[in-house]
Amino acid sequence: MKEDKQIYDITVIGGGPTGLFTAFYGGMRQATVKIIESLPHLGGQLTALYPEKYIYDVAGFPKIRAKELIDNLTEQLKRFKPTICLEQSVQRLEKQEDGVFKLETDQEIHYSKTVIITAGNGAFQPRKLEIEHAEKYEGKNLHYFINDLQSFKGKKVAVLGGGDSAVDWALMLEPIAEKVTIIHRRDKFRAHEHSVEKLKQSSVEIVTPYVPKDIIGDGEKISNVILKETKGEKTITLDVDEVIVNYGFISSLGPIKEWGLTIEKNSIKVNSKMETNIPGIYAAGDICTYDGKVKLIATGFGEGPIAVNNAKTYIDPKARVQPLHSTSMFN
Ligand SMILES: Cc1cc2nc3c(=O)[nH]c(=O)nc-3n(C[C@H](O)[C@H](O)[C@H](O)COP(=O)(O)OP(=O)(O)OC[C@H]3O[C@@H](n4cnc5c(N)ncnc54)[C@H](O)[C@@H]3O)c2cc1C
Repeated sequence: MKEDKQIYDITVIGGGPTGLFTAFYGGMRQATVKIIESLPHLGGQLTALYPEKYIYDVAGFPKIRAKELIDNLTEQLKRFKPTICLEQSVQRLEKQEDGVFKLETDQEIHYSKTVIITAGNGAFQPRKLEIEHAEKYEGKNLHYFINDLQSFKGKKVAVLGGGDSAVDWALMLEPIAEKVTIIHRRDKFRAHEHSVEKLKQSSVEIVTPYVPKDIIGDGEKISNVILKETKGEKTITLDVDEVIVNYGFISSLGPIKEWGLTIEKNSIKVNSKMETNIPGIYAAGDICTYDGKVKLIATGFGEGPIAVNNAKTYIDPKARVQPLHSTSMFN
């Protein structure tokens, strides 16, 4: 297993809005910061579940699209260049005898003086295609994420799903792929009206209401997807080069429950300093609970700095909890 021997001041588990602002704030307090996120992209619920929706209750923004808020937080974060580890889910967290925390993900070991957990509802994972043997095509021609649109050039692509991201991917691939087919179990798509309208005007083949029933392949590559009418018996055999599944995401606290933290109502209990029951581990955002807690982006943005300022005094008891104002830090 890979190991990053550098001991960071603060490791933030979860790259949602709270994690991003917490990491930025760690930079403000001159801490070395690392973010570990299980998805291949930052943004938490905002990018995974509602990137196109407008948010109306973030201070200073009368109205902002979820994905733009994440773009802004990422831009703000760049000032301090924290280490960002994507596609790694923290499985184990333990305090070593020397007081340093050891974090083990599915791929790498990390070390940190303090940890701030901003894990929302737990690690996001894509909802998988429930067809026998499908998993052996993952990383081959069955995709749950798209990193490089050009790799679909001239290919026959099947997109499974009926939400915003399925429709968006189908539209983005249309000018690149040889042919795009979108398959949804209902006649009505759950995507933005204007995107659905664009889809209907495009050359994308729409197959509804159908569900994938089986896949045919040689173990290396899926060559056909067998589609079945959702409520009927008709079947279609689709020739494919690539299959993209967009069934949304599921999240679960999973391993977090095993880290010795006090869990209440599926959340981590913290005090007014965002301290958990384990000294040196803090929690902020949707994952934490205390008397009067409300789960909003706005509250996470307040809790992150509280956690950071207290983590700073945990590392160095002479450090002030009350920070300098940002207005007096930069020109
Ligand atoms: C449809 C919808 C609309 C919403 N609208 C609003 C709104 O208008 N206003 C508002 O204030 N709030 C809204 N919310 C709630 C808001 O999205 C959440 O309060 C916010 O996302 C919480 O941010 P967070 O960073 O704490 O957690 P999240 O956004 O959940 O991010 C947590 C991240 O941590 C990662 N993670 C978890 N465990 C691990 C692990 N072990 N290892 C690595 N990574 C891990 C996850 O993959 C995830 O990316 C809405 C929510 C939904 C679903």
